[in-house]
Amino acid sequence: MLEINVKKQLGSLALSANLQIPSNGVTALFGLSGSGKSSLINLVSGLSLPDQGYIQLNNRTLVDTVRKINLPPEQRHLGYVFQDARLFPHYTVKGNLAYGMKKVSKAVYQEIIELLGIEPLLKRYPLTLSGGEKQRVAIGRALLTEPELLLMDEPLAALDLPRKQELLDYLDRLAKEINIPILYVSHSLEELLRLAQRVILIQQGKVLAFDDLETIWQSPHFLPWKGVQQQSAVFSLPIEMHHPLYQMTVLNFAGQPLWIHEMPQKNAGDLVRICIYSSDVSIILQPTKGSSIRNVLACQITEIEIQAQQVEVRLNADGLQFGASISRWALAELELQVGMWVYAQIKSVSVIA
Ligand SMILES: Nc1ncnc2c1ncn2[C@@H]1O[C@H](COP(=O)(O)OP(=O)(O)OP(=O)(O)O)[C@@H](O)[C@H]1O
Repeated sequence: MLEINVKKQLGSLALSANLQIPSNGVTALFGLSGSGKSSLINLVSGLSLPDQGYIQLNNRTLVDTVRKINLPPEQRHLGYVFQDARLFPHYTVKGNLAYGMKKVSKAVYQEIIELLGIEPLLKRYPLTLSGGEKQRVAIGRALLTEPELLLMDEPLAALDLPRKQELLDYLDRLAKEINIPILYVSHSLEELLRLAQRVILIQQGKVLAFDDLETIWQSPHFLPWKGVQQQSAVFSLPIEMHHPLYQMTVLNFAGQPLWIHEMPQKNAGDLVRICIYSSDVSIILQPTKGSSIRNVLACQITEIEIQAQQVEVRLNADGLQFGASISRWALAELELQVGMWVYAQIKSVSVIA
């Protein structure tokens, strides 16, 4: 558990946070530029000192202004990956990895090298590496210090789009396979969706919300980030089974089947994160025969919001909430009302990971 209870004045920005973050998975610090994300992470790393408060990692005090404790960064057992890789130019990749490395077993070393795909780079110097390769080395170096927590401050921000995608794949694998919690600063929705289990939404130095990504995604605080035309719901759903003939996989959507393209690399019970856009959902009163749409879910209308261009209908299928964007004409013709049971036809499901 990472416990943060701090206050710090930064120019005109009053930063304050009171958070208990579980010691597993990826927790994203998300917010607009200048909202205080890096400043908060710098308090955790020890690069700056709170005016007031304390930070504890797994019951170890990193800083406490009352008890006058302030561990220097190197004693905090943290790995830090910045936007730029900050490798030593005069050391090879192997030399860079060795810097600050704990006596990790050969097996752990090999696992990290393989996970990040840096074996072929070991003899090269940073100058000869691409931005994405440098970042992979920087992440490897941080992991080899055997940190209790990995801090990543927009590790993809300095990369071009293809490199970003490439590194995102590595980070995704890393987040699933290593057992080190990650505090990840970002303002990219894509990175959030791919990597984060939970999100700290920060605005003007204050924590606006902190919850699972799926919950934050649905919260009103998050609406501005998604845009009116892009309303969507995110779910992590368990795999029920693969359909061998049609190369489809069925997920358990609160007891109802939800079909996606086949994910043979995953097993029954594994979670798959998906996104359903309201614009891909239509409403029918009875399940129809003779439709090519496979995903038809029974659900109840919980809210009808008439917007300028469309009507957003909120639906609930045994606790799982999502939306359908329909026209005013359809609303009138189907005589939809809050509380009615209907069927949601889902034209397409975006599979994230
Ligand atoms: N030492 C400082 N003195 C005065 N103001 C500071 C100091 N450090 C940060 N700030 C200000 O605090 C605000 C938050 O900065 P911070 O870098 O934490 O934001 P951020 O959310 O990480 O932004 P970005 O996404 O652009 O990196 C900014 O307005 C910044 O100028």
